[in-house]
Amino acid sequence: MTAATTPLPNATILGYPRIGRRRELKRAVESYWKGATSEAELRATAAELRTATRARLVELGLPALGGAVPESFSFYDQVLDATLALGAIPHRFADVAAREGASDLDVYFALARGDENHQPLEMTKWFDTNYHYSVPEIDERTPFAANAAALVEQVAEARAQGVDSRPVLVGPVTYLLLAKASDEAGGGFKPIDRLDEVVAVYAELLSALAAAGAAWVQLDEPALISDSLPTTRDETLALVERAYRELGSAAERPAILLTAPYGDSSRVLARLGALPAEAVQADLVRGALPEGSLADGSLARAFEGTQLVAGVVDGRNIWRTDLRTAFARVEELQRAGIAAVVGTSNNLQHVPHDVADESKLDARLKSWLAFADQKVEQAVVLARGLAEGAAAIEDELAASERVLADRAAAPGVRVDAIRARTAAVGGADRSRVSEGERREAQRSLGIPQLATTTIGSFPQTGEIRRARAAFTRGEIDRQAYDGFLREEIERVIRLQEEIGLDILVHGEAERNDMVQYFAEHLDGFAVTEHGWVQSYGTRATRPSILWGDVSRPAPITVEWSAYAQSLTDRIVKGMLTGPVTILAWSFVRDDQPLADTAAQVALALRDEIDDLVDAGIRIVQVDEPALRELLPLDADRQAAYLDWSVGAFRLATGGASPEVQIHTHLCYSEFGEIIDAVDGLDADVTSIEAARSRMDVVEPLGEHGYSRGIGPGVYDIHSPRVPSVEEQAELIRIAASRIPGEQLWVNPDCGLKTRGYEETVASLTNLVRAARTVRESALATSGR
Ligand SMILES: CN1c2c(nc(N)[nH]c2=O)NC[C@@H]1CNc1ccc(C(=O)N[C@@H](CCC(=O)N[C@@H](CCC(=O)N[C@@H](CCC(=O)O)C(=O)O)C(=O)O)C(=O)O)cc1
Ligand SMILES: N[C@@H](CCS)C(=O)O
Ligand SMILES: [Zn+2]
Repeated sequence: MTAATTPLPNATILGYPRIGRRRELKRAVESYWKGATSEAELRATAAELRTATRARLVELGLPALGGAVPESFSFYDQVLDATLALGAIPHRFADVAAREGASDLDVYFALARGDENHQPLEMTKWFDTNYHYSVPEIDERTPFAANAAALVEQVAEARAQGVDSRPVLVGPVTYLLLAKASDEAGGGFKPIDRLDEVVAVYAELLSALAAAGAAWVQLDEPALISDSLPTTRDETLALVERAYRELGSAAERPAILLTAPYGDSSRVLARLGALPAEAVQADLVRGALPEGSLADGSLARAFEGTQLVAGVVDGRNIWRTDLRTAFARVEELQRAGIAAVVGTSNNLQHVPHDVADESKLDARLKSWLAFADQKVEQAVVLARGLAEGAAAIEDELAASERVLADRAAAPGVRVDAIRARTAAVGGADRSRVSEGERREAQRSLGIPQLATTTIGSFPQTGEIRRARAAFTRGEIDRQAYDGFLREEIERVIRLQEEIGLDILVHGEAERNDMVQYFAEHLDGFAVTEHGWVQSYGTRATRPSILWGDVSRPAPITVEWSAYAQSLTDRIVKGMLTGPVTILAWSFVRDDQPLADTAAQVALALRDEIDDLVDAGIRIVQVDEPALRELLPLDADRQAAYLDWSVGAFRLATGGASPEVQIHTHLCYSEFGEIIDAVDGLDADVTSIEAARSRMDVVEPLGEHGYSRGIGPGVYDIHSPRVPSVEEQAELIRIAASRIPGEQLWVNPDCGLKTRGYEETVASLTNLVRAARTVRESALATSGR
């Protein structure tokens, strides 16, 4: 083998945001999709972004040589990149790949987005983050053939820039464990069955990278830390050992950095150290070192000849690192005789670019924050300490302590009145009267069987976003913006009446985002101007910063919901984002348990529900799409999480009187494994994503004896495709065969904000007809 003899320098990061400081990649890719720019122009923009990233990392102090600069660019998604690198194009896309003149990029985007003849690859959550990847589809016949072109091009581009970069790839075990068996797979087939073949292709990719001059390659294996995969952790470790022994023995390859981000690898770390990888990374923010392994020398023995990248800089949040504590941890490794490298806990793709871009954030708050660039600087400081001794970085260590002390003492971080209120919360605050009593009380709402409704948002048109942007820039005043929103609400109400929906919504036009909007109206939060983080593909969000004790200075949604209700005789649902989702999609303070923060948010929402009800709103939906996302990957920590998260939802909704119907909405994830928790939310009605899985989720609910209202989605809102009446009716029938009809609601999978009006109106019209068709046929069969 030709593994580099140059060790990793003593600081590195696992990856850097790739969307561009001003979301340049989004604009470039979307413009290419529209046909406004050519592939060559798109590729040129991508190359510029990569070049700027490398230059920035070198400027921030990551050494150019030694492969410290990760090459973690992606046009859309890193798992999709691996699919292309492996040539694992699902058969159903073979015609796209064979199309004359089709480029790799055409195939890539066809897999990501689908087209008129192809459903896109499914998208799902990447571990416990708010990032979504394109799920590979593998079966016995899926072709595998190394396609190193994109990786090699980037290595060459970096070398031309004078930078030795380290290509970053999802590792073979994680790739296959995150894949699903394609619809064509035989019964019992599992993608991981093809590990040996896939490892052989990785070996070819590594050989191509070595030939291109890459000294290092990074292979990410977060599967190692997860209990939410098809294999047990012991099985995953055995698979990783098998794969890396094979890769390690490859004739021509770069040195390998094997990473285990997003959780605790303490149970497996010593075994990883013994593998033929030249460096192994451990997430030491979420995880620990194996107990006693420094004192007894076992870790040092396992890591003899292997560098340990200590992930002490948190890549999941935006708080400045406690440098003194972090330094003590890496120094301890060094003292134990381990070749320690300072690293991040994970790829920095989950944090925004640079705090310096934020001109409107309060200066004091800003001094507490570290986005990607600041995290790099912090890793570099710690590395300098390792190289030159603690005294060399004493100024930085002392400054870090001052930041932490300032944060702890700042006004708003701890507010006595808020703390007194959460301290007084008792079990009764989390309980409503029995479900049966509520059902009786809610009869007055006059809700029909198979009631039709939507999940809340209507299309966020360019016009709405432009009006908001104009308001933010001060080009139109509050009165003009509010007037615009009222017109929008009225239009949406009339539209729903015309379509014939039973329970209406106001459409959420006032919301830039379902979390950020609430953060903007709650004390204890700050929002950013440019703090974009990729959510999937070209879509991003600006997670809010929850820095202090949370309270609600004034009603938030009441004006909009009450206005919508004033326009119609039908019931309008109030629409709130739940406490768990608000935390999941924000950067949350790390100085107290999430449970305590969640209770504060819950009480603010509880007050909002009170005000909505006082204003005449009779149904309130509290969305918790992220309930499953925050479920710890570590099985040992799941029960405690479910306890506080369900408790927070119940605290938010527990003050609603029996005749008020509480809905919740869940999407983006498999909820099967947390059905008890969904039941525990004690919502009267739950809408849940189900169309793409053809109502699979309803089966466990039926088996579970779920007795509440349930609205399994019958319209997949992820694509512009218009589902026919018959198609939706069929899904309603499937649901009705598993759950009693009186419990069933008819709704789309999720909100319609990313859809256009044309397909929305057509699809909802079909949805209402489908519900009618099934109602009528049920009446006919029952002879009523
Ligand atoms: C439901 N999901 C959400 C998640 N996390 C959230 N925090 N919020 C969510 O809704 N996680 C799981 C899923 C992920 N799904 C999505 C779906 C769609 C998007 C998306 O479309 N994002 C938009 C940005 C949305 C936004 O914040 N808009 C703002 C700012 C708009 C903007 O860019 N303005 C322009 C000017 C406008 C113009 O002139 O046209 C500008 O500032 O330059 C708003 O509406 O005000 C995206 O474009 O990526 C994300 C996650
Ligand atoms: N009420 C929100 C839920 C999204 S998960 C919407 O309709 O967009
Ligand atoms: Zn949803």
